[in-house]
Amino acid sequence: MASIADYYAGKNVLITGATGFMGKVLVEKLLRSCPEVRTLYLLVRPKAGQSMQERVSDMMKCKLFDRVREDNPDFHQKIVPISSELTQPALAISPEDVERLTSCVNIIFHCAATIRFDEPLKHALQLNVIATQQLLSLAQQMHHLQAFIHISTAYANCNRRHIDEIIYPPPVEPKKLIDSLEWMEDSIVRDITPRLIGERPNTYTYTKALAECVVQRESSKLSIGIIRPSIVGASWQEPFPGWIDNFNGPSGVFIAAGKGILRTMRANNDAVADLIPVDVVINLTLAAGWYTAVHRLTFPPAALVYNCTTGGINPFHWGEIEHHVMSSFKRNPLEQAFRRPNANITSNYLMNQYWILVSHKFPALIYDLYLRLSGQKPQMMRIFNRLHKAIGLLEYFSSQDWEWNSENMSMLMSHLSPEDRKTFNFDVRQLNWPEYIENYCIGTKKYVLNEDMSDIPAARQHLRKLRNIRYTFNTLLLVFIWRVFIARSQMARNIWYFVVSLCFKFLSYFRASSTLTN
Ligand SMILES: CCCCCCCCCCCCCCCCCC(=O)SCCNC(=O)CCNC(=O)[C@H](O)C(C)(C)COP(=O)(O)OP(=O)(O)OC[C@H]1O[C@@H](n2cnc3c(N)ncnc32)[C@H](O)[C@@H]1OP(=O)(O)O
Ligand SMILES: NC(=O)C1=CN([C@@H]2O[C@H](COP(=O)(O)OP(=O)(O)OC[C@H]3O[C@@H](n4cnc5c(N)ncnc54)[C@H](OP(=O)(O)O)[C@@H]3O)[C@@H](O)[C@H]2O)C=CC1
Repeated sequence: MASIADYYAGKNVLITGATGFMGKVLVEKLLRSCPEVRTLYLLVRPKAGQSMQERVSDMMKCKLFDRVREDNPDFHQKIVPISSELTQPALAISPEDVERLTSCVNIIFHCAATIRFDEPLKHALQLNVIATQQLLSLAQQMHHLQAFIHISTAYANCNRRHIDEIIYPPPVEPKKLIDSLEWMEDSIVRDITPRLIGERPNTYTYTKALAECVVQRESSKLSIGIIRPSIVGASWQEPFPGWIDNFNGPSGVFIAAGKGILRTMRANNDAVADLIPVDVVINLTLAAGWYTAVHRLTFPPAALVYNCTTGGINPFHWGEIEHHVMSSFKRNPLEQAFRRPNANITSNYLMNQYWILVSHKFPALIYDLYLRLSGQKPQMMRIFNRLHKAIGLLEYFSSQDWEWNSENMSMLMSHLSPEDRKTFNFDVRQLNWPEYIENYCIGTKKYVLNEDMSDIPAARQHLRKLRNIRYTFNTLLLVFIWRVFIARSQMARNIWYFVVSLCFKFLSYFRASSTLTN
């Protein structure tokens, strides 16, 4: 059997979502580890005043592509952006581009999706389900297509505790839902959304489950692989450790904790934190593309599902994540922290509410008061409100456990040559979590916040200043409370004098014993 790189040699690959977090890593890895790949067609839309061409040029300038640029400065010649808005009929691809794609594409990687947890159902359905359906129709017109790889999520079936590598019956017939939402006003859709999504926490997981069903329906006509990653985090090894470029999932939580803003969050210390590094997901995706294509004639007509998770193989827990994130940010602090990093997770609702009041709202109120008094615009309460909204949406995932069967991941690994196992490594047994989390935190600092590592001494100095402010504040508060208390109660006064005299006795004892030993 050809090696993975040999298989991709001379192939034309179509990628959706290439400008996103995972799409970029996929493009980079294909160019670097499969240098003979012929052309990467990227479906991209113009956005924020930039044409699709400008967006792709910007993307290729990013640091992620440094290694590819070193190996092949002309790598951009292999990239062909195709204008496409996935929410439009026929994906808004021009007839000439359709012609071009149908005549030459060999493999499709479908990464595009809306991953927002608060997306209105109609829009999530449009992008995650209808666009997938349209892409599948396009795929069927392709004369040389060998594999269609769909990126789903391990949480598509999060209403179940144990999740096998199968496609479960959809919560509703996708076509029926599409037809009924078409004529409904947005306000009605908003009202019925909680009833529709049922036990799922958001429209994202719901529409991703529907998308899997839509994909499966085409599996008799196309060779399909479905990748279900869990919580995708920074890169583990490639192209360098710690690559991350967004606030999604745990990254925003880590940053908020590192900045000393987030002090408490609802999460289960003992629940498995099913994080998976982005490079692992991409290596598995490329290997699955190769396997699906090579075995396309021998497969039964069913899509092969790969649960791409770590929990069953190399488990790590939210409590451990908290510990390592905190110690990492103490060693490598973020600039201009609001307070010293000290976040705690708790599964107790009341405890969490108490700490939100004491450690979030109270300091925010004081800081906003200070800003107001100094003639500036108050902002801290607004930041906290946004933070509370974001963590409120994540808590569902950090408060419970799921069990994923990942046999297909092991099966795929067993089919790789020793060389491919190194080049496209997705063996998460080798993952050293403390080291990974350290690099992840440094990655958020360097690549998300664009902070310079040379500023770490100044950031440490800032933390020492914050510590001193806290000590001073606590001491003043203690003295103030005791003074007020002592003035009113004889018993408190007696305790106060007792404690003070005890301290004096200890001091004189230590002074005397140190004089004797000298
Ligand atoms: C010590 C810690 C211990 C930790 C332990 C606990 C950790 C728990 C973590 C659990 C994670 C679970 C994730 C589960 C993932 C499921 C997997 C997937 O399939 S799917 C993948 C997972 N999918 C997701 O994770 C999606 C979740 N995200 C959302 O749904 C939305 O972003 C939102 C509703 C949270 C906020 O909506 P909205 O208010 O409309 O705000 P916008 O979005 O419009 O952003 C506006 C601006 O703010 C920026 N920014 C954003 N967040 C943060 C932040 N935290 N901070 C700072 N900044 C942040 C953002 O960059 C933007 O900047 P700019 O571009 O304007 O310059
Ligand atoms: N990140 C995670 O933790 C996980 C992600 N996944 C899945 O992985 C895939 C990729 O996720 P990720 O990279 O994190 O997501 P991102 O949000 O970073 O990227 C989404 C991509 O989809 C594109 N896209 C969105 N809307 C449209 C549209 N209307 N027309 C054309 N393109 C569009 C975006 O393009 P543009 O730049 O123009 O917005 C972007 O390239 C998704 O399918 C997601 O469900 C699964 C599990 C976990």
